[in-house]
Amino acid sequence: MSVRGELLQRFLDAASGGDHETLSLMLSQSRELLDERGEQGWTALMLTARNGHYEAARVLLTSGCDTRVTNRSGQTARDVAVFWGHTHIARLLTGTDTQEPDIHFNREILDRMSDRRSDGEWLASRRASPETVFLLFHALSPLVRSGAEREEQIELCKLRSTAVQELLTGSRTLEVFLGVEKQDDGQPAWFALSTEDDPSQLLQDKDPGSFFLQEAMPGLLRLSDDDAGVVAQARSVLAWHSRYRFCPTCGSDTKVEEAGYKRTCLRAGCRSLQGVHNTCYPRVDPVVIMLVLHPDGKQCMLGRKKIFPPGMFSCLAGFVEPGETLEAAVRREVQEESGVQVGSVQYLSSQAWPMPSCLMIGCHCVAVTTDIKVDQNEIEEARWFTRQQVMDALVKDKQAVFIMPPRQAIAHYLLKHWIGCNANL
Ligand SMILES: NC(=O)C1=CN([C@@H]2O[C@H](COP(=O)(O)OP(=O)(O)OC[C@H]3O[C@@H](n4cnc5c(N)ncnc54)[C@H](O)[C@@H]3O)[C@@H](O)[C@H]2O)C=CC1
Ligand SMILES: [Mg+2]
Ligand SMILES: [Mg+2]
Ligand SMILES: [Mg+2]
Ligand SMILES: [Zn+2]
Repeated sequence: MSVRGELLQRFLDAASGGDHETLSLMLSQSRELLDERGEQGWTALMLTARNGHYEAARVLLTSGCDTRVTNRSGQTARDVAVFWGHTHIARLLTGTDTQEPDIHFNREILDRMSDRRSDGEWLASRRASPETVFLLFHALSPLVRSGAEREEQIELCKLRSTAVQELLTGSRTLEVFLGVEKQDDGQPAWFALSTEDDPSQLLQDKDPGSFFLQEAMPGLLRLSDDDAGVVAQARSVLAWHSRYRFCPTCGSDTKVEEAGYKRTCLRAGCRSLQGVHNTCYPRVDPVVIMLVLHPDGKQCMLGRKKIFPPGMFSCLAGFVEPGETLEAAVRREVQEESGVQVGSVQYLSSQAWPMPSCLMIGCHCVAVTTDIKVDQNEIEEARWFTRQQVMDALVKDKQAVFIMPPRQAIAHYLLKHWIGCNANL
């Protein structure tokens, strides 16, 4: 074995054994060991996660190791920690105290403070504060600029009150209070402003280099996880305003209340003014999205819509209908789209999907029949894929027979979770 190979082996052994002092010492001399894989394709972090060595994992993390690296089975160190039941390490690797996966659009950096929505005085003081952040939207698209860190990334333009003065007083602006920052002691408030005015005029001096994002998909997938979470909230509420301008009960004009979270009918005597009416509040459409597992436990079914990029297969999905449980919606949609009958259904995790305002409810379910007959109106093709084929797609192997949905979609997480559950460790 080369000297370098031996050094790496000593480093990986220290990780396996939880020897955090040796890890620290070795890193101070050769930092490049940090994310290196051994012969089995595992990094030091994965080994600490496998064996539940908290302190050793912390040393690697504080040294800046990359938590996104995957082994040959497409698992990150966090997946390994979850599989072996080391939840304290899984939590450390997620960087949060919650156990939910950190999926795109789901991160909440703001405390929504719904109790302040009807406090006009407090809102006015926040609006005037120099710390306050304003996000600009036009036709549901946020004002963004190219990201500082990576070229493909974009970031939201966070404007200050001086930059949006004329918009704040203009009658063609809609304002939504989003919340206050959780992490910052000063708790700066954030507002979304939607303007109907021509963006080219507005952009001239606001923020050089900024532009309104052209297409929500895939544009919004290029935001950082922090920005995406804020956009999920802002865009869904603004989309509701743009579609529910008039009272859904009687068609009269409405006025905006509760800092953008309510629209109240202006016609005295309208039925929507009595009791609680859900038409007055922002709407959310529940959608079930499911990975259908073969009765043999070794394959899963994925489908293709015509609009997907060539080669991409993803989980089946469909809107929950009125008067239906999630389990019934999963069984019905799978049956409609693929002809396959489903038995047990297990809920895993959800994702906000602001196009315009869906809540994706992610499930695994087990098929009791296997013959596929697709609904050609919705699905072009559906197939059973083996675990190896999913792993190849996950690590973008040359032999991969299909392309995974993007990592920002909950479909990606549902597939990854299945691989994690069946780890060949
Ligand atoms: N984040 C993710 O990984 C994914 C997100 N999605 C989202 O889930 C949504 C639903 O999935 P689909 O397979 O299209 O649903 P689907 O299988 O129920 O079929 C869509 C059709 O259902 C009808 N429909 C019933 N209720 C509706 C409602 N409340 N709003 C709009 N149309 C309704 C319409 O005719 C529509 O064309 C998609 O529009 C997409 O935005 C879909 C797949 C992956
Ligand atoms: Mg569908
Ligand atoms: Mg359907
Ligand atoms: Mg449907
Ligand atoms: Zn009305």
